[in-house]
Amino acid sequence: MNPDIVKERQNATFNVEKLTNILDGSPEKTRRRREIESMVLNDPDFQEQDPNFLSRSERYDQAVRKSAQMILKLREFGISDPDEIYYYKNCVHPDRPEPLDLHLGMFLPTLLNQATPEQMDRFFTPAWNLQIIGTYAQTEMGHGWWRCSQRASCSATTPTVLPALTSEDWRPQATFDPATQEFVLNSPTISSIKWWPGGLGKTSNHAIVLAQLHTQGNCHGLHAFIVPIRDMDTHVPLPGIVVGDIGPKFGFSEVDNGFLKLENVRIPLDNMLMKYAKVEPDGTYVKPPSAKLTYGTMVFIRSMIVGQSALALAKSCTIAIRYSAVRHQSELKPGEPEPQILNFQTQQHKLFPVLATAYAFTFVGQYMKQTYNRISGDIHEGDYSGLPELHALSAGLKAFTTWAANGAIEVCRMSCGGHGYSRSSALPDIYVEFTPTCTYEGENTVMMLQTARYLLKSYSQARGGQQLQGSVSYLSRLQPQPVSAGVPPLNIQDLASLVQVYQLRAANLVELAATSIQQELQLRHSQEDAWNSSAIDLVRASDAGLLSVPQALQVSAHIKELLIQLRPNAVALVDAFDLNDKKLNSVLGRYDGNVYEHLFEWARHSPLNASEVPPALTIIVIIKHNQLIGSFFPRSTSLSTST
Ligand SMILES: CCCCCCCCCC/C=C\CCCCCCC/C=C/C(=O)SCCNC(=O)CCNC(=O)[C@H](O)C(C)(C)COP(=O)(O)OP(=O)(O)OC[C@H]1O[C@@H](n2cnc3c(N)ncnc32)[C@H](O)[C@@H]1OP(=O)(O)O
Ligand SMILES: Cc1cc2nc3c(=O)[nH]c(=O)nc-3n(C[C@H](O)[C@H](O)[C@H](O)COP(=O)(O)OP(=O)(O)OC[C@H]3O[C@@H](n4cnc5c(N)ncnc54)[C@H](O)[C@@H]3O)c2cc1C
Repeated sequence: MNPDIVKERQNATFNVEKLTNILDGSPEKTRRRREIESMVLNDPDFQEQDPNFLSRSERYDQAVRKSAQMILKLREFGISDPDEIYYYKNCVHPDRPEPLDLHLGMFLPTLLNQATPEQMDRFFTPAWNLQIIGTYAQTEMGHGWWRCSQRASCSATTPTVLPALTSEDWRPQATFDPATQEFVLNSPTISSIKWWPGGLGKTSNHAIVLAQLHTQGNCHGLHAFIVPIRDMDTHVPLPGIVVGDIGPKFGFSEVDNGFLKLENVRIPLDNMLMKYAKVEPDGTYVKPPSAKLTYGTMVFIRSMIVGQSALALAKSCTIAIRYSAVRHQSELKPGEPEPQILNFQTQQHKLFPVLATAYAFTFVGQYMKQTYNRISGDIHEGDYSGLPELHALSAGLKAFTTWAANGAIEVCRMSCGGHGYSRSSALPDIYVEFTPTCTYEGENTVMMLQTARYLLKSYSQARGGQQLQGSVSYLSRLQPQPVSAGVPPLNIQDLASLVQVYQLRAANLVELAATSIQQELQLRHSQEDAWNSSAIDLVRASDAGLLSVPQALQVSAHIKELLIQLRPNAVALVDAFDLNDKKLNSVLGRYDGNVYEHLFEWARHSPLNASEVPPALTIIVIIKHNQLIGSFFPRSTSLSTST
């Protein structure tokens, strides 16, 4: 054990195990989490080659092998609780998305939320047993999201055939054919090819495809269909299915994100997910109780992503803070030993806010999950009243936490200097695997605008005298203040006072956005143009701080004081996240702090070190010996060598 890190732990002023229990929810939950962890980390079937030294195809193959083992073991150990599955999976594939993510995270939950009992028997049971492997295909090459109601090509009441449509307006279509009791699915244009779904490229044999439903000559907007894409025995693509991998990406190397072109693919009537919307055998369309229920799986994953932001931050600051405790640089005072870099105020100022955010997001993630479970329980009982708030909260928190975490991971990486740039630190991988959360499940700006839409509606209800409940109740309580009213009083030591200032700022920003829309409406006369011209204010309204210059200076001084108070407990606070070394997989973030010897050891495994003279270098050796010069270069430009 590195002596610096030993001293850090001796200096801590609280019981780390108790804090771990609080983060987990209870001592029993900590015990069970560790039990699952050791099932995976001590299981030889999950041993792997360091993916840093593998090609993409090798990484995919290794991940598929581990995922298959994972499903067998989950069955063997009878693990079926979604939280436990999620935890087990995260130990099997630490930090890395894998080919079955979409199957577990979106295909199964969409069936649970939108399938009829008959469809549950036909699809969910085989999918649970991994006979059916599914993905969720919404995004297309030309469109990540749809606004059906505003497009001439699709509206619940619009006839299918419309004049003045360009081919680019067309999206994947599912047209009901009553003669055969089938839907005919087509991707009419290049831009309508499904693009991005995880596990689609090679792994899945089924996809939930989001397509426009056409029946009896009318288009009814986006609906979900279960489409078999590969033969269940041979895994070969079925007729009419053009499917494959979209190629290498920034990260996600283990995942076969794919494309899917549908060419007159026929599926039975009862392959449309019909828990809510229905098509009768004669083609009659039965509306769902709420059209928004189609988007339910996205709300589930967005809620989950809030917790993933916390985990990515916990990992990043564990690595950076432990490393900063063992790394020494630059004499502070001449003649004295070099200090731990964690003693530099600037280093603390980089890392301690990340640490605080990791804690805050952990609790926000738990709150989001509880809210999701509560409201989705109501929805299952037929009460849809909480859906707008759940959508606004999950979309806004997904965007806010992923943006914040994305920036903070990079702060942690840079705070480790050069070694942070090495893949041995794990920080580059954490970044590339985390950063697409800002884009997928709804691009963050689009998500902030969804939240702003809810805030503005709530604002106008509050101004109309309604007493609002839940997360927007502050809009009823607080009267937005004009700038001339000055800044509110603030006690920066008092949490309640800080919350009140945040709420006031939020209320002011919502009012600012509403005023902007009103002004723009007078200028532009169209609600949509006014909305777009106020979009910057709207996004700000979803991301609410209202301080005077002296108050800001007071906050700054207080932060410096807090850095000093936090310093003795920094290592203990990251230890409390209880991230096992094998899961963390970072040379810099090792629990024992023995960084340098393991860094050297890790580098020696680089494939470039497999031979002292890599084969490609023989050409240089030959050139050096002047044997090729005559044939490679004209005499006049021949190299001068000393040999
Ligand atoms: C037993 C089961 C076992 C389970 C085991 C669990 C184990 C877990 C393992 C987990 C494993 C892995 C983790 C998962 C990893 C996931 C990887 C994710 C990969 C990525 C996938 C994707 O990206 S999928 C594609 C996602 N795409 C999007 O998100 C598109 C974003 N666009 C939108 O959301 C658009 O807004 C939308 C298309 C929804 C609507 O646009 P539009 O038609 O323009 O609508 P608006 O006019 O703006 O709004 C209309 C009204 O609808 C309301 N609304 C919009 N969205 C929603 C919603 N989601 N919910 C509720 N309401 C919504 C909106 O507010 C408007 O309402 P109003 O009243 O009219 O104001
Ligand atoms: C790693 C990864 C995995 C994915 N997995 C899946 C999957 O499994 N299944 C699936 O269906 N999809 C998947 N996706 C696709 C993902 O859901 C989309 O990329 C995402 O929804 C964003 O859509 P887009 O790419 O069309 O971006 P665009 O919507 O084209 O966004 C581009 C820019 O335009 C801006 N913009 C767009 N609309 C508006 C607006 N109304 N107002 C203001 N600004 C706007 C955005 O803010 C952004 O800056 C995945 C993507 C990635 C990167």
